[in-house]
Amino acid sequence: MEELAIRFDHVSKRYGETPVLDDLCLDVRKGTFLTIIGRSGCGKTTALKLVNGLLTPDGGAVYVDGADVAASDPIALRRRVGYAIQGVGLFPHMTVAKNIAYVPSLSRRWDRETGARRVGELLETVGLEPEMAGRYPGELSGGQRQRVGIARALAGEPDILLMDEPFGAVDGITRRDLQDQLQALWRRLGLTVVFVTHDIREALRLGSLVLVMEAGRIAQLAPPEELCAHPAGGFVRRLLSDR
Ligand SMILES: Nc1ncnc2c1ncn2[C@@H]1O[C@H](COP(=O)(O)OP(=O)(O)OP(=O)(O)O)[C@@H](O)[C@H]1O
Repeated sequence: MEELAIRFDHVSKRYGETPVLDDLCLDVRKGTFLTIIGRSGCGKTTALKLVNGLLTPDGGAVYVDGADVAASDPIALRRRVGYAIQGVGLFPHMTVAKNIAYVPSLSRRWDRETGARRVGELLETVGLEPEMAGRYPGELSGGQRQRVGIARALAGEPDILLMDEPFGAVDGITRRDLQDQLQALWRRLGLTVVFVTHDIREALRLGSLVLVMEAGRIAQLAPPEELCAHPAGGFVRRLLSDR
């Protein structure tokens, strides 16, 4: 069985003349919770978008479950790879239920009855009341919207969950709560999670593996304990001093 969920094989990416990722090589084994941290603009979001095919590399290739993303069917890929982002990007004119059912409905995987049941289950999974299903995103708090974003990302029953600062806009207690629930989900569902954050404490707390990026390259890739015990250079040491 393929043990790798994601492989970046000498990946380069530029926007116009500006290189963002430079010869990035990275293997993510199945079941890893990878947190990615680095300065604003260092290429974290770009790396995530290469995994679900929103972007294509200029050099090298990205593989998901051994298949080249560039050659994969985008809808099938989006089902296998859930994506949750800061600010969530929920569709404002759709109810919570419709938002959650969006990806499965693209491939007509849920009939009406299955849809209602799965939406209910997913709301429960992320700690929301079933009544929320009929609300619109504008009628929810920031933390509730983030939970809906996670439910939506889980709806396609993905093996891989990409999360781009999903807990950026909530208070500390809610954030802690969301972190605990996400970690429980990760363990229960055996997901591979790739989680971008600006918060070193969050990166260390959640990650089974932490990737520190600096200007489109890997500054260090290590489990949190090892990162703390043996920071690979001045940049990682400075990051850790923010704890
Ligand atoms: N569509 C685009 N066109 C041109 N430049 C872009 C585009 N998207 C991103 N960039 C630039 O590429 C660089 C990397 O962007 P990216 O979003 O990957 O960074 P990031 O590490 O996720 O940043 P942040 O932490 O601020 O979200 C930045 O300098 C950004 O301005």
